[in-house]
Amino acid sequence: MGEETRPAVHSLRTGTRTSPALGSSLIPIINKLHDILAPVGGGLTKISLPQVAVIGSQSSGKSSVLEALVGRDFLLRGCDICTRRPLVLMLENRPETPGDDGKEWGEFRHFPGKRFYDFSKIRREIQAETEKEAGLNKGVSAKQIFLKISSPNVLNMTLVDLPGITKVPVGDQPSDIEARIRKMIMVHISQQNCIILAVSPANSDLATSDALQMAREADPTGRNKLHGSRTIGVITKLDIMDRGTNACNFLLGKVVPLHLGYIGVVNRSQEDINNSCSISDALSYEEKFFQDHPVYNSLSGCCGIPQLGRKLNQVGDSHFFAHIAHIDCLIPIHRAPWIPGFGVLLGVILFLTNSLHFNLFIGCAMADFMSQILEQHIRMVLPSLKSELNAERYSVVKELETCGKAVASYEDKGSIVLDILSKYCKAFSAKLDGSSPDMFTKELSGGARILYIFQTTFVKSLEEVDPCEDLSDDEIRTAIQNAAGIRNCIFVPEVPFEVLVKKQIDRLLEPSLQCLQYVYDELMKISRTCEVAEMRTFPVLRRNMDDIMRKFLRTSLKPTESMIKNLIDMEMDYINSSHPNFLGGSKAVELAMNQLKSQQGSTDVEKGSSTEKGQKTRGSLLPRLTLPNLGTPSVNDEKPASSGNASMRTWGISSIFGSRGSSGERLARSRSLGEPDHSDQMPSRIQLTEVNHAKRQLYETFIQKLHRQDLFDMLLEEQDEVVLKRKCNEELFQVLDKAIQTLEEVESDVSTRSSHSSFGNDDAITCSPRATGISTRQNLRNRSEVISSYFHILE
Ligand SMILES: Nc1nc2c(ncn2[C@@H]2O[C@H](COP(=O)(O)OP(=O)(O)OP(=O)(O)O)[C@@H](O)[C@H]2O)c(=O)[nH]1
Repeated sequence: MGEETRPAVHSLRTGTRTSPALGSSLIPIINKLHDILAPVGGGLTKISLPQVAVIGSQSSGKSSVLEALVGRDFLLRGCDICTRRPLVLMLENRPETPGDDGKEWGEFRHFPGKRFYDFSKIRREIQAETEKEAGLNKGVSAKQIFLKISSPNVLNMTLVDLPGITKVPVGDQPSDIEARIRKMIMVHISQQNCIILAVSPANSDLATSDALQMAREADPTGRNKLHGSRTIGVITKLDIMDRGTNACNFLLGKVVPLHLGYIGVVNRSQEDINNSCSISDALSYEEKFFQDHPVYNSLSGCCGIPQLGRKLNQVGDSHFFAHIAHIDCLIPIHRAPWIPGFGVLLGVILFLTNSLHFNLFIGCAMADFMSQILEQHIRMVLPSLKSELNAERYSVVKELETCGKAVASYEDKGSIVLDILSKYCKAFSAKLDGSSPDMFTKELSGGARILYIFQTTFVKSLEEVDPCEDLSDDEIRTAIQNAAGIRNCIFVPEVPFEVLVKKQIDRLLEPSLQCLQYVYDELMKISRTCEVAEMRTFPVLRRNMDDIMRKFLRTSLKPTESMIKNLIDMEMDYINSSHPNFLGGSKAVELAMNQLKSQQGSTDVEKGSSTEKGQKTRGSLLPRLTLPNLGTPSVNDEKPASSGNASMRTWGISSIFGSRGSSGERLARSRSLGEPDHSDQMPSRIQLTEVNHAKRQLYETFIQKLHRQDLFDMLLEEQDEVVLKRKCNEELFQVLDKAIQTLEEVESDVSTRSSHSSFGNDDAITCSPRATGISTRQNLRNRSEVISSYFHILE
């Protein structure tokens, strides 16, 4: 087979005998979109980009079919070499320009900018890339290899070569290899925009073909009892069938009927490959084979690689036409006011374009029409795609913000440290003052929580202090007797009172220190919520700040503690018995006597029972006193005779200070101790020495400890993951940015085209021809031509 026998046309290669490239003018836009979207990842694949996937069992001839379609030797095929990673092959038609000698080249996505003019090097690169990912020993990987072939001689199309379905694991293949490969294949062919080339070798049982079975799974819908709406059956190895048998019934769809039908092909055999038979020679051989074959020569419509290429072009476009345009564009076009009945005609065309026979006849006019429909679809999906890309870019920007900026110079580092420290301190103050923008709404936090500690927790803990606890009547009696010395005691003396009171004031220390501890804990908690975003990228700085903060708060804890102790000591040292609320012994007795008189009758029983309670209780020594003008009596006051501590608290020494109960009473009682309200004083001291001190001194402390040039490098050391994350996000940002720019170009391309097209523009559809002037009249003329050519075809 010599070069002179080379046929004029190669299936997907352009030439005089190829069928019109339906919609091919649009495919560069789609390929451009594909290019945009591929690096961005799987998430943004809402736009249906057309592709043709070749599936079948191992060694069924998939790569051979693809190579024949492309017209170049570059794929992994043969006895011992097989496809082990999906190969996405983007054929790009490059218009020939002056000076362009029509060279063809390949470019891998993983080698951007590097053109491979030698196709055998492309094959070697595919093999190397396969081995890199899937190892040397038959392993497979789902990671795609992207290869763009640029040529003035190919039609725009995306083809995907997939690993063959295999049943028995060999080499490094895992035991579930079949399931894995099937899954990998399904990912591609289940996409609605994917045309499936289901390859089955004629020398095996076609009825049990893996390819057809999988295609049916992914593309089950059909019409007129035929299967699949986007599956083309390809039968290879027709040349090596058993003598006396043929695949005629299959090719005619009598065994497994397919809506889009079958094409039978003859590729190069292994021997042909070994003998370096070229593809063109093989195509010539194939052509001759079918011509000379007694059965296949009458089935020329479904035999041969050129026929497959033609069908692919037609089906490819009509598939998109039917699948996309039918859904998205029929309704507006149907409304077209200027051509009565046009929508009905279009419906008929849509129906017919899904028929294999009609596909074989549609011509240039249909191609134009489909282009416009496809354009309209692209125009419709572009805005949502763009907003998706914008949203993605926004989230990348947010991610980048969490990575912080990469820093180099000392000045930069210094200002970054300063900025972080100042932001942190501002956030801390804001949390205390309640001016933080990110405050909680579900629970108290920050300064409000400290106030709660002061006003509620601390007050409650003071209330729980029983001033008479552990103070028995015997102790009081003994103290009074000791104070009288050798004399008899007639009046209640002051000295034993002071001795006893001091002991009890000491009991206020514990709740006060507890209050301080709560405030400290709260400040620590606040400090943890003040983390500024930039801190996250500098773990060393963050650790140091935490450390300093803890020490700083702890340092101020000590003086506050001793201040609290001093305050308690002061209260003990001087009992202010001239305070108006102070009830001295004589006043207490006087009040008691008055009360006794007024209650004489009614309290007989009570008194009796109290007396019965025992001579040892404090009630036996001192009358029960209340301060009726200081608020509602407590529950305890209402049950003086009940047993236990509660009843005892209303008697004895506590009665002299005023009864327990409402806070008004409590204040009166604490004041009577000579203390100008412990529950007010203590918080203000803690506020001063702990809280305000932290607000005022924190920034200065940070600056002193951390804003030092010799520390900058260490403090701003970044984690490797952060550096990597920043790098990835920066790259992704660039890609997305470029993608958005390209998309805008595509948008303007499409809108320019649609403003010139007949059906692509919604305005044109709804405007009256008279109103839209010459261009619309021109459009109408074009449309009339298109429609009359349809009628011609239909006839
Ligand atoms: N005689 C003959 N041999 C063919 C035909 N098609 C393919 N072969 C041979 O079958 C073998 C396998 O072909 P490939 O194209 O590598 O098959 P494949 O399906 O891509 O194989 P995997 O990638 O391993 O799944 C090769 O030796 C081809 O030369 C054909 O139509 N006739």
